[in-house]
Amino acid sequence: MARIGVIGSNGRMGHALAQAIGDSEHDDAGGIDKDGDAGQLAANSDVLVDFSAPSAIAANLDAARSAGIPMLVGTTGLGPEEQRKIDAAAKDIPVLQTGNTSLGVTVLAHLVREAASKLGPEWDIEIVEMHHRMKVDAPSGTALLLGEAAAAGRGIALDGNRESGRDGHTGIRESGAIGFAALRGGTVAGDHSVIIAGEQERLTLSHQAEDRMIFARGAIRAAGWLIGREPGRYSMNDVLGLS
Ligand SMILES: NC(=O)C1=CN([C@@H]2O[C@H](COP(=O)(O)OP(=O)(O)OC[C@H]3O[C@@H](n4cnc5c(N)ncnc54)[C@H](OP(=O)(O)O)[C@@H]3O)[C@@H](O)[C@H]2O)C=CC1
Ligand SMILES: O=C(O)C1=N[C@H](C(=O)O)C[C@H](O)C1
Repeated sequence: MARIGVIGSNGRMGHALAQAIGDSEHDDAGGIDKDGDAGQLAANSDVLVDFSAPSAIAANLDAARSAGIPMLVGTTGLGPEEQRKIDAAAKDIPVLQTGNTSLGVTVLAHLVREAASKLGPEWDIEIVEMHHRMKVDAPSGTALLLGEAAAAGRGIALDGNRESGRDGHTGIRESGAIGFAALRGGTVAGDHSVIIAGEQERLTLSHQAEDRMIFARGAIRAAGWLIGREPGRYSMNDVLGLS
């Protein structure tokens, strides 16, 4: 039984997390939003779960570090600076950062990696995602996670092999690129498809989130798992025992 502190507690995910904690063996240590005191929350928690905004990450990691407790970063839209901050914090505390805490997407990423490794670079990989109209970042954290999985399967880095937001006279498709397209509308919790298109055939691997409770349940499971781990950077694969 652990006390779980939530950052971004009044948001869509914050409400789902409160419900998931209530349904779990764990205790709700309370939560904060934009003007909240992360240090105070950390002092009363055994683990922090952050689903807020990229600008909040540095201060929240500092709070977790000072309290000596683990932190799960579910916030997406992170840039290289936030990733460096996570790497630095992970030297002192366990940190799990992921664009998607659901079981289904974690398994999907494995399938994508496997498919990309079996099908050569002459197969074009395109990642299409759709989310609700309130989402502020694109491509989604999940799309990027799936892109990383595809790139790993191909033995290349995603950086430098990524194509997003085509518009106008784009020229032909860059060979070997991994493409991204982001759709926004309505209340869609999160749809992702990875399309691998070859000569006269096409493979599509997809996941549909029917409710954001799937992310909340995965996050609470991962938060409990993080307690007592060695300092380091972890992923949902570690939680689920996938390699
Ligand atoms: N990894 C995963 O599986 C998932 C990740 N996400 C990601 O989680 C994040 C939140 O999503 P969602 O709940 O839909 O967004 P919302 O906009 O509904 O909620 C964000 C919450 O964070 C708060 N917040 C903003 N800035 C700060 C800050 N500096 N410090 C503390 N709290 C802050 C907001 O408070 P205020 O109102 O005061 O601004 C708000 O309550 C997004 O990045 C989203 O992409 C979402 C679903 C699943
Ligand atoms: O903002 C959301 O809602 C979601 N964000 C995550 C992402 O960026 O992939 C996860 C999920 O798809 C919902």
